Amino acid sequence: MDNQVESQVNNALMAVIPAAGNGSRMQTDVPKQFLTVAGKTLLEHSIDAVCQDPRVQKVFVAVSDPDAEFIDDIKKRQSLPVAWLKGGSSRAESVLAGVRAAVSQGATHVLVHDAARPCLPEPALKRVIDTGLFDPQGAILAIPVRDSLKRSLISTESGKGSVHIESSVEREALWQAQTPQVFSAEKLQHAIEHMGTQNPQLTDEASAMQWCGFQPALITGSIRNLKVTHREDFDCVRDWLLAKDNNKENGS
Ligand SMILES: Nc1ccn([C@@H]2O[C@H](COP(=O)(O)OP(=O)(O)OP(=O)(O)O)[C@@H](O)[C@H]2O)c(=O)n1
Ligand SMILES: C[C@](O)(CO)[C@H](O)COP(=O)(O)O
Repeated sequence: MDNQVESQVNNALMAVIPAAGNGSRMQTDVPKQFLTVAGKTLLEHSIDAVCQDPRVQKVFVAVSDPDAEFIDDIKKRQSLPVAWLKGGSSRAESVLAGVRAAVSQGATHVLVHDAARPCLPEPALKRVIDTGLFDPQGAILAIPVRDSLKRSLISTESGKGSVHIESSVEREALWQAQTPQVFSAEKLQHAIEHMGTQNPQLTDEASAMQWCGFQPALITGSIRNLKVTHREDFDCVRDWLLAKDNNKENGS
């Protein structure tokens, strides 16, 4: 057995899905992860998405109230191995709750994925797991920046504040981070605890690992792995999920 295959055989990979946010930028009545498309909430689509890879043994979902009635409805529909936990006041706090639970159940590695990214394609998931289980620095999905980048300034020339270009920004080495992000479970737990869950620079798991000196691998993600942040993101994701559901029904 070569090293890569051997290390993957001895690993226990578990997923953590932070789903305790309130979606303030979307301004919907229910938090965005509980909006329904094709008979399932975005959260359920995200759970299904991470379970597309059989190496994921269990999923820990952090929500603001695991005992809420509408979570009970989701639990009843769920046939996958999912454990429900209480999330925290920041994304990092919710992730840490999940990572601690995964470590306590024997996870060697964790895969963290936003509930708000329900269209994760299976090949991208496989790519990040392949590297994340093998590379001691971990791995994240990301996409190289493809548009020209501008730094802005607020101009008051016209009497009222308007946004103008201050300068262009070199995009050559810039990538936009996505999830899943895959790391050694204990290293990630330690990194988040060390950096602090209320640290504003801790925007993703890679940031915590970087804080501890690691340089996680960048694995090409997908535009389809869009994070629902604003209403128009939801419109795209809804169309993609509906198209996927139609294809399934037509057997294509
Ligand atoms: N205290 C928090 C905050 C966020 N999240 C989760 O982290 C993911 C990515 O965060 P983001 O898109 O910023 O979600 P929200 O915080 O809900 O959105 P907003 O910033 O617009 O309020 C989401 O799945 C969200 O539910 C979480 O589990 N716990
Ligand atoms: C982790 C993340 O999805 C990487 O792009 C993102 O940073 C989470 O969203 P937020 O808006 O920064 O909370």
